[in-house]
Amino acid sequence: MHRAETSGADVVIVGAGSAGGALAARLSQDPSRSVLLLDAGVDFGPIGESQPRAVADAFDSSARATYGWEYAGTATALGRSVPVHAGRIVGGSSAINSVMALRGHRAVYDGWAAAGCSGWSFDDVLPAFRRIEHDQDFHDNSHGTRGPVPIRRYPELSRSQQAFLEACEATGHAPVPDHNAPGAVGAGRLPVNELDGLRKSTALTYLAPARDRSNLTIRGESAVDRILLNGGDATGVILADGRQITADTVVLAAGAVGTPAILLRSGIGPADDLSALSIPVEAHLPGVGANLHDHPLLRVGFVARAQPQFPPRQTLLTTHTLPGLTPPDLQVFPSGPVAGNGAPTLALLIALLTPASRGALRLSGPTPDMPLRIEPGYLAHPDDLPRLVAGVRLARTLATSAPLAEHLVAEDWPGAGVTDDNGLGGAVRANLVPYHHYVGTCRMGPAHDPDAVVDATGRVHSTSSLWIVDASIMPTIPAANTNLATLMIAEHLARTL
Ligand SMILES: Cc1cc2nc3c(=O)[nH]c(=O)nc-3n(C[C@H](O)[C@H](O)[C@H](O)COP(=O)(O)OP(=O)(O)OC[C@H]3O[C@@H](n4cnc5c(N)ncnc54)[C@H](O)[C@@H]3O)c2cc1C
Repeated sequence: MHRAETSGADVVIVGAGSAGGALAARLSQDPSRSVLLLDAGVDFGPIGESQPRAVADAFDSSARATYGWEYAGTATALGRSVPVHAGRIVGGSSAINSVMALRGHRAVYDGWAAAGCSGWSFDDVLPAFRRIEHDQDFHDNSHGTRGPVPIRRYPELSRSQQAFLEACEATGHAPVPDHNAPGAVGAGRLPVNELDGLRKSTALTYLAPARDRSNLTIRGESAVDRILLNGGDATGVILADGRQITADTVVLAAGAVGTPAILLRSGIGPADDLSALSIPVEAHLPGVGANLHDHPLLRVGFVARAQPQFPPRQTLLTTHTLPGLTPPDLQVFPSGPVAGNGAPTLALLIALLTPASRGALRLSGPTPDMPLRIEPGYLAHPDDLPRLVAGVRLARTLATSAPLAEHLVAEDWPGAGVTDDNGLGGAVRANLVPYHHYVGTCRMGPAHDPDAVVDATGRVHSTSSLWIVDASIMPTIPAANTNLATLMIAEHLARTL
């Protein structure tokens, strides 16, 4: 039996990823407040040189295996298992991700507010988006210039990326000077949080300058099993090795997979599921683990005339499968060169930005060593497949339009012979992959909403002293990659916590 360690911290934050790292840095700006930041993964310190090469290098994707959680999911509608990547390292998924830095369309956040999350409309959260960034290209009222995360667009595009933008324009898509301008839809340069080849994770941006503060302690290799609860009051956490750490306030920032798993092991979740695993029920919250979603991703591959030039991702198109839809529901971007592939290849990647499908996360047993049951839900809803098929057709239209067509020799996937809805649908099912933008498993909403897990301040319903600040609280997925939206959540809630 382990004795309780009194942390002396006012706040213990579980998870030093995108949200947890940003939140710890913001809360510890107040010298009267002490913060303990725990993470299951390794802490490689504050500077790029101290990180392993795969983590520091913004274009190396191997860190997702080396410094990841190695979860697997079962995508029932696809009839197969899929990898579920998430960072297990101080910096979290921001330390292994692909540095695409997009806010998403304003309609998503306005939708959150309309669904009862008061204070989360786009105009409400714009100041939090601005506090994140040091935008190197735009210095107007909708951008930040003093935040910790550098954001830029490549000034010089490679020939095939430039040709992609011109093909978009030639086929009627509006040019977009800035994808992070409120309401932007169309084709333009991709904003990235990469500088000098470094992946600008929260470890290198938010946490690096905060580490010397005497009121902030960062502890890696400290996996949390569950929350210490006294009635509905959170009084600390219990680590996987049995140690107990007490604190006045507990904030879960373990991500859309880690956070619901901790809640469920703590007895907070759907009562029937918990009882079936002999976990005593502390609070019946059916929404814990439900509403899991991600953007499904597809790669339409082309043999190119010449090897595309580095960096691999430079431009982006957002668009609608039906006129007038807001937010946009498709993202298309060229990507290449592809590592390890000898032949010149350019892929057009397609993501469905507003999936209707939902999955769920459940425990297989009460302890942290037991695997999670993750069903990401891809194509569970009938609306999603036809929109991805439309995405493949759009990629073909772009690839056969001048001047992009001059850079490509032939389509190598799914192959120009596959043209009807059935053939394309089958190809999509067989080749769809996760984008790893998991959200929604502890979704925000008012107390009268039976599936809401936290209120608009991030407080877990039916509890006190327990908060969630990470991608799990998003009610719906932003129509964009999710790192900036997750940082926004941390910036927004840091003001009220
Ligand atoms: C491979 C990959 C590529 C991506 N590419 C992009 C991109 O290009 N652009 C973009 O915008 N988004 C991208 N994303 C998504 C984005 O990075 C995430 O949405 C975002 O980082 C989520 O932040 P978070 O704070 O919710 O969780 P995370 O950043 O994952 O942080 C959770 C932290 O909690 C820790 N943790 C979990 N469980 C426990 C536990 N029991 N005890 C202690 N610690 C625990 C983890 O180790 C981790 O450090 C990508 C994600 C992945 C995985």
